[in-house]
Amino acid sequence: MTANWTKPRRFDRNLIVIGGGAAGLVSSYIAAMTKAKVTLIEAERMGGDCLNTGCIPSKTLLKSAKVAHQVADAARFGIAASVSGIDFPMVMRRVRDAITTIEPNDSVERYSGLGVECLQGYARFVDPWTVEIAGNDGSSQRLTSRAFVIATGAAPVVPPLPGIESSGYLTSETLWDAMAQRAQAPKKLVILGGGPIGCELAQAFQRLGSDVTLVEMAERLLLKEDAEAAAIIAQCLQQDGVRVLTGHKAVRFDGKILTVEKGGEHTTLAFDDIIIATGRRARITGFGLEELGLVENGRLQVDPYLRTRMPHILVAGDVAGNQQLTHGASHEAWYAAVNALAQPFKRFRADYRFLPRVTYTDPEVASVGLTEEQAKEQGVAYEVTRYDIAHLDRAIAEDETGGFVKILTPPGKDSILGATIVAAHAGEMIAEIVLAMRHGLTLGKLMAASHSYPTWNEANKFVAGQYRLARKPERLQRLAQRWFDWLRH
Ligand SMILES: Cc1cc2nc3c(=O)[nH]c(=O)nc-3n(C[C@H](O)[C@H](O)[C@H](O)COP(=O)(O)OP(=O)(O)OC[C@H]3O[C@@H](n4cnc5c(N)ncnc54)[C@H](O)[C@@H]3O)c2cc1C
Ligand SMILES: NC(=O)c1ccc[n+]([C@@H]2O[C@H](COP(=O)([O-])OP(=O)(O)OC[C@H]3O[C@@H](n4cnc5c(N)ncnc54)[C@H](O)[C@@H]3O)[C@@H](O)[C@H]2O)c1
Repeated sequence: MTANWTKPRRFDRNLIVIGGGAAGLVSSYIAAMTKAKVTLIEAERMGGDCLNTGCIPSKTLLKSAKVAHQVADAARFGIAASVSGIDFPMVMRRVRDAITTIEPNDSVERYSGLGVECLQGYARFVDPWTVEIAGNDGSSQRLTSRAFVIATGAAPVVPPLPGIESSGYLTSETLWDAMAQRAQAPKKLVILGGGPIGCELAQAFQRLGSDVTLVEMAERLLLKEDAEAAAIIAQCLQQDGVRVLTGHKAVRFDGKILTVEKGGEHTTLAFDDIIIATGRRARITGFGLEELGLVENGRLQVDPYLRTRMPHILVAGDVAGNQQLTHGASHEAWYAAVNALAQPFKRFRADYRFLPRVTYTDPEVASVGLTEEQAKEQGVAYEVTRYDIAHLDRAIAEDETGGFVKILTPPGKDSILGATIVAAHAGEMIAEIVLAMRHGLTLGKLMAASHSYPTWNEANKFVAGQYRLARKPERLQRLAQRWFDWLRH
């Protein structure tokens, strides 16, 4: 594929990483640790989406929203309190402060100290081994490298609906700066898209005083998660006051009115603000990949080792399009960096089997491995064991009893194919299941480990107990009963 270009005889770098988000930071760190000469190029803010416009701002906003909800709900806990007002600018300052506090971890200073050369500018391939960097200070330079990791992330998808451009829509990239200017949360807020972004933001803004309508064209929310989990989230959002419109397709905008359609029936939704959360698309255009022939039908062609059709150019993170999670980006970064530096001697196939997913609504939805829907789609035979959080002592004490732990096992075996947890702290609880799956620990082994009482993680032990209970050795029990009966006579 590279025959049309002349390969340099010497290279300036062993590795050049494009993009300073989770994937790029981890890739360049790994390269520096191996003592490779590595340059990281970031066009905008170090830390990328997660730090600046994704995980950190959204989780900080959700915390303020949860506090507001708990105060409003305090009477249930015997506490007389009420929300007398929400200082929205202060809420948004917390968001800014959280970013500022975490920022040094992802900074040029820290990575330079670790041995990574950090350049601030926009990178563009001019041939398969050379990038041109248009510096943020107006400078320009070219660097050659033996290998590259593309870690340019993803950008929000905005559906081409009539009138959308004059609707003043926001996305996960623009909403933080816009909200930082506001005295209050938007009065009437429409959120388009019921994935993790849509659900988290719907709950956050509703609890912070907005009147939220969540529009999802599919028949349910959180399509990648267990259907029962998604139904609980829809119910919780509705209890918070969110109007949840599933099966509704956005049709057009007329100024600040969105028309949605379901089964031929049209509904109009007036809004002050609308957030578009209809997915995120890999950032692969405008920096030379098309010219190198690496993009086919609008997609980067990537093999299981995260190599593009030019094997010295690899990808990691949201741009790879396998999943769009920060820990997924770091996970892929390891494979991309190691495969880039170790070629032609060694290569590792990226393994996604044990990558957890968490949606940070209240309650949280956490999963790893297969959901029931995925097992059916893939034709994988499975049995389900379910434990209801309503029976967990800690959940009862804290009055947060909504949810379940669901484990999928192969027929006749207690190894774990997948798990979904819906609970207040599901994101923490799933870690134990990830560890068990990663190291081949069975439900029997999970049950044999002591769990402190009363903790949320006990639910993992109890689901293992449910599995055992449903398969109790009845013949042996009957024999034992006869033996004990005989002993008493
Ligand atoms: C609202 C929201 C909430 C989220 N919450 C979570 C969560 O709770 N947990 C979770 O795991 N994930 C969450 N995510 C997803 C997570 O943020 C992403 O999966 C992760 O940040 C991807 O990292 P990345 O390194 O692949 O890309 P990015 O972080 O997007 O980094 C790519 C970087 O490349 C730079 N770049 C692009 N092109 C060039 C170029 N040509 N030259 C130089 N630089 C360039 C960009 O400026 C950017 O900084 C959330 C996302 C959003 C939007
Ligand atoms: N907690 C987390 O880990 C977290 C949080 C937020 C985002 N993320 C990541 O970011 C990615 C993007 O999130 P997302 O929620 O934007 O995407 P998504 O693809 O998960 O969900 C988008 C939803 O929008 C719906 N949709 C698309 N077009 C529509 C239209 N015209 N009208 C109505 N509905 C429409 C889709 O059916 C889908 O359900 C996710 O895949 C996720 O990995 C993760």
